[in-house]
Amino acid sequence: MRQAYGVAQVRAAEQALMATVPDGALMQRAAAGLAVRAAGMLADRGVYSSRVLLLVGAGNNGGDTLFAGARLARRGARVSALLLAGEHTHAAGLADFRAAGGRLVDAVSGPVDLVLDGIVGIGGRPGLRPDADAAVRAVAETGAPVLAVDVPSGVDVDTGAAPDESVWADVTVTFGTYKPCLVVGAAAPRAGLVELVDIGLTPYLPAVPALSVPDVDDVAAAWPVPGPSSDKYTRGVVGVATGSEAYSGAAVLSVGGALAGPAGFVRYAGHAADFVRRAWPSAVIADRVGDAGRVQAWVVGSGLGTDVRAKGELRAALAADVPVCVDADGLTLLAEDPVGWLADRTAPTVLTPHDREFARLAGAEPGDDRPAAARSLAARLDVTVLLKGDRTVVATPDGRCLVNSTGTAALATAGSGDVLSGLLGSLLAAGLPAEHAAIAAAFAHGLAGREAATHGPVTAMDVLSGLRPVVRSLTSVNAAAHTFR
Ligand SMILES: NC(=O)C1=CN([C@@H]2O[C@H](COP(=O)(O)OP(=O)(O)OC[C@H]3O[C@@H](n4cnc5c(N)ncnc54)[C@H](OP(=O)(O)O)[C@@H]3O)[C@@H](O)[C@H]2O)[C@@H](O)CC1
Ligand SMILES: [K+]
Repeated sequence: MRQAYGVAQVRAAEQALMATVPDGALMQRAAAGLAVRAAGMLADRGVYSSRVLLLVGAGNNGGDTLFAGARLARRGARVSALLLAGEHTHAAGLADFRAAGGRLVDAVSGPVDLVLDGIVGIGGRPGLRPDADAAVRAVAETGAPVLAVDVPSGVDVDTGAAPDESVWADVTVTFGTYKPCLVVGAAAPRAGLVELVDIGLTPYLPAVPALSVPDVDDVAAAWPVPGPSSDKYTRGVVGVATGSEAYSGAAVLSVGGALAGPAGFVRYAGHAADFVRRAWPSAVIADRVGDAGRVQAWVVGSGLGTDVRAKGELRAALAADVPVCVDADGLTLLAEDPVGWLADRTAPTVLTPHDREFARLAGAEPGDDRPAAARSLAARLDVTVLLKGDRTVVATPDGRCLVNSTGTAALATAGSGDVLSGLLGSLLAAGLPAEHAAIAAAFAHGLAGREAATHGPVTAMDVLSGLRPVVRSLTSVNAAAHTFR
């Protein structure tokens, strides 16, 4: 599990840590780790005589960069620095850089083997000043790889928003802990490959991070697997109320998603019964939610329509005292009066909106701070929100927030969300807590999308086909030592 902490949390932890170590020690730890990673990026051609350019801003981020540049210069690299803050440059860092033979330059010029972006770190405001922006653009023209120091300069560290004036990095070397901008929002892809340098901060960080990013071991450890005493009922029964005469595909896809999950039994209720029966003979069919029999979780909404019958089905699913995942048309119906619709719920509810569905529910699109938007809706409606995106965010009513790291543009295809909600319902029926079911479903769905994309353009049926091998590999990972936190 990777955990990301916001600027205020990092600052507080740094203060506490700094009180225990000599002045400048943390910056030396940061610079040492940074220089090692930079040297690694130069490994193919060798550090000796490589051409390294530092972009150096006014604060300690620039200080880290100058000290690391000095270390590279002492290993024989030809290091030059473009100082963007003149006399406000970190004095000790600059002195060390010069003593190591570093050169100052007043413009970016190639050829360059590696660029270190030390313009701003966690003290930066979003965006770049014109001179810094011009330097970053000139660097892009050289084609040299960019290593961002702590964070890509110009991004909004706490929200992951990324103005056009911010750095695209190939690698980000971050200190002490991950920051939200490295794992969520438009900033995350700008960070490239993220490497964490330990500077001793962990014991001083608070228990609850801003964001958690489960990895494959976390998801594998949480994924329910049947044991010797399991039967189709004890594995969980999931009810799927999706599709309609007009949208039969949604039913086929969501039932397929449910069957790929850990539940042992899938009940389908709705008007796409013939299609579901043909595609999935093992699903047990009913006409309506009320006739379907007992389930441990419901999935309701995709392709259901928004007519009177659909409303009745949504009402019946929400009236069941079991976890319910509401998607697509179900969200449109809910948006008429979300608080009213959900007023009598006591079991967990999971909503899985994309941005436009989110806007209907919340009154506005999520905006740049997606974790905050998801948290706010989750708290207001007392539900778990899975906000779809390149980095899907799962927020709980008590303010915790998980981010999925496996998303891929290949999933932006019609019907892919139906597969996701079916799978999510299956995980709920198997007994996973709502947020774990949501993040595990997003994780596996993302991997399935990636798997499907290796064969060419992706349809939702391909995502569904990709799920089986993904679940097989997840359930064969020996992850006993890892659990969700
Ligand atoms: N604390 C520690 O223990 C450790 C900290 N470490 C390192 O310190 C970093 C934080 O350093 P920091 O606090 O000095 O802030 P930093 O990010 O360098 O930038 C602030 C300066 O930039 C300027 N500026 C602001 N926005 C701007 C913009 N958009 N475009 C251009 N300039 C802009 C702003 O100037 P102002 O506008 O306020 O005059 C201000 O002077 C952290 O990320 C990590 O790398 C590590 O060494 C480990 C130990
Ligand atoms: K930076």
